[in-house]
Amino acid sequence: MKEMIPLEEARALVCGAVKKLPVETVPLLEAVGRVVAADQVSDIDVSPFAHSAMDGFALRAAELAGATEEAPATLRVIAEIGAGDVFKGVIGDGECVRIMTGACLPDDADAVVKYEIVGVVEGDGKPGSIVSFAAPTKVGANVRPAGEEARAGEVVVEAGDVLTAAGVGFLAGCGVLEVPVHRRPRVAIIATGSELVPPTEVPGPGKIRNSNSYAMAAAAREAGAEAHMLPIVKDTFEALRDAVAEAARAYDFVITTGGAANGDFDFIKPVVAELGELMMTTVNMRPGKAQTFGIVEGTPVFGLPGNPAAAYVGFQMLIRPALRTMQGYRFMDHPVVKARLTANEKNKDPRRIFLRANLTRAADGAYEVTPAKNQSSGLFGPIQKTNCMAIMPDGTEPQLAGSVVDCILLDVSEEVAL
Ligand SMILES: Nc1nc2c(c(=O)[nH]1)N[C@H]1C(S)=C(S)[C@@H](COP(=O)(O)OP(=O)(O)OC[C@H]3O[C@@H](n4cnc5c(N)ncnc54)[C@H](O)[C@@H]3O)O[C@H]1N2
Ligand code: MOO
Repeated sequence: MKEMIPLEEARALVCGAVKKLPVETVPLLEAVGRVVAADQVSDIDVSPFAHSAMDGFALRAAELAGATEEAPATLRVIAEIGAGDVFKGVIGDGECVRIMTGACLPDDADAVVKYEIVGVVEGDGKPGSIVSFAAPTKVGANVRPAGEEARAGEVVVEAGDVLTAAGVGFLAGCGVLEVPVHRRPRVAIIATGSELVPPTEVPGPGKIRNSNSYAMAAAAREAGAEAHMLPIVKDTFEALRDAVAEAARAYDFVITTGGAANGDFDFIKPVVAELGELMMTTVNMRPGKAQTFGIVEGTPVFGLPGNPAAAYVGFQMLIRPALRTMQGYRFMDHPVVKARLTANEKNKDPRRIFLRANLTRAADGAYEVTPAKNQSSGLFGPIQKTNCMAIMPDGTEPQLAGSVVDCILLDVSEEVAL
């Protein structure tokens, strides 16, 4: 196993070690945001019948041929139909039907003229009235044809598509009320560290609150997974070994935080090596060099570093793509935009540096990016207060103000191309 590997290699290794999870069928609403696992077919034509797109008058367009302001065409209103009604009569020569938006177009009509441009010659525009039209109309005007959106038996959502809220509505109209999707990964989150107390407690001397478990559980949820925060594990080899072994048996993916470096109480690497196959220990990125990955009894185990920002960046760059792979998503990369740096940045470290930063629009319309003042890998706060990660290229060349760098938009879905 190589010591420090490039980020791309690490991503390929982790994503290559996981598989798409089996398919489960869920109620339509539960499928929003998830990957549809099989083609979905409409049971009916959508819309099932031709209908009016306007409140107005249904008629034959030929009746209005040659109509002008000076010599308008006049028609007798013989009936009124609202949405949900079906007109069963016949529209004879010189006749029309008052129709509401959504109402089924009468068989004899081929166009609808909206109220606003129709004159009332006699009566109130309701059945029995005479109405006038000062211009011709076209066949099909203001008519939504049957099957405009889908035909019965047609594939309406394809396997591999991510179901949006609009897609949920579309499928509801097509009679699809249950959807096959890849199961959400069940992710175990284990914080290691003898200094940790649950956030419900006020920490005593030398102790801190376990914030990583919460952040990783939230990030796992955002990635579509089902997150389970397991109890904090003390810094002993045996305690971590037993916790990881148990979690690997019960979950689809195990995440630990802390104990990933080479300190006297850092045990995730030897634990994974003893229980299974250790495949990775360090990645060429900052924050987050110490990234452990391996397989224990067929389950991927990822040991994130303890420093909060290092754990967060490791999760976003390496674990999130793996959790998405397990759910069948096609796109794995958050959108990246180019932006001008507003300040000089020294690259003191040859690793690829991810700066917590704020992306804004400059007066000239281009993006500008301003790194947060505090880039400590021990903090969550600057991530909460920023909206992107500005990527300083590998190497120690300083990046001067005005130079253009890539910015990764972690809060924008991988499905969006910018
Ligand atoms: N001699 C060296 N020491 C360290 C190096 C190095 O290269 N040489 N790298 C540093 C960097 S960078 C990182 S990142 C950490 C990674 O080490 P660990 O994964 O073993 O991290 P820990 O020592 O367990 O913890 C680091 C830091 O984070 C706090 N922490 C841990 N768990 C949590 C949690 N659940 N919630 C909130 N905060 C947590 C912990 O108290 C420490 O302050 O190693 C450096 N050392
Ligand atoms: O590996 Mo550390 O992340 O640079 O904080």
